[in-house]
Amino acid sequence: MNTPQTLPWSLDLPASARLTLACLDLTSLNDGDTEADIAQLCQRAQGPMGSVAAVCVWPRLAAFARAQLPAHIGVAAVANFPHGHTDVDAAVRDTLQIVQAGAQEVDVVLPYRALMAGDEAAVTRLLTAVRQACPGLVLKVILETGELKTPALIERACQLALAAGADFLKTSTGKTATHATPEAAQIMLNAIAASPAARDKVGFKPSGGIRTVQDAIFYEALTQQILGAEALTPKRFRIGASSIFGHIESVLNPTATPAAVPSSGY
Ligand SMILES: O=C[C@H](O)COP(=O)(O)O
Repeated sequence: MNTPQTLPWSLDLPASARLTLACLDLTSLNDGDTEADIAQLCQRAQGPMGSVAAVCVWPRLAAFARAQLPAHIGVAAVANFPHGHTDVDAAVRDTLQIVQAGAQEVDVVLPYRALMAGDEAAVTRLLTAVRQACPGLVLKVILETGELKTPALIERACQLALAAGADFLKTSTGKTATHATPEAAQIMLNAIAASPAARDKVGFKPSGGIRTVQDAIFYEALTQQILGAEALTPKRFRIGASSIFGHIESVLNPTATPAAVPSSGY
């Protein structure tokens, strides 16, 4: 992966590791996840190196995660995940379960196949219903950019998500062949910057396949370049990752025994 060449970005690995940790949505979305797995995730989320921004789990484990964490660490849970179907009732059921769990954030998959088929109304219907079902929670819309493939479709997905009230645009579920890419990130960040209503408010969450601090640095640099340095806070920038924690730890505490970090299994 290439770091943007024009940036005055110093490659200070420990500083970037600390920023990445503070902006991390520490994720576990394995089908077989148990309370024991999530207890371990929540331990890691509040370790001696510092706290992550949020943990990201299945709706069925959101209440358990909330009970394991101090208030300053958010709980995010996924809706309409990972398939991105157009079933509004099912997506709203997921969302209400997340709200009732006391979670702070909903990561919903945009119905990307409907968008590819030209059915923008179905996309808007689902996203609007989910937005209405979780007032006051942070709403991240997952575009699944690796499936959308063309710049025009990715840009349109951004516009529909922003119009429906997204607080963050998120690249990927981590469950398809193509994860976050530099090209998709650039389109998404430009879409946020191009919208007067979004440019100082909406955040960006690259996710899927981000495994090292160097991977994260690329997205941090690109976000700084397009949205400005003020966007590099957990309010406007997250990294979604299931397996980066061990690398952050090895940068910040090189003498520690590496923790066994479960991957998403994909
Ligand atoms: O939402 C975040 C992704 O599911 C994490 O993907 P990953 O397992 O490739 O890190």
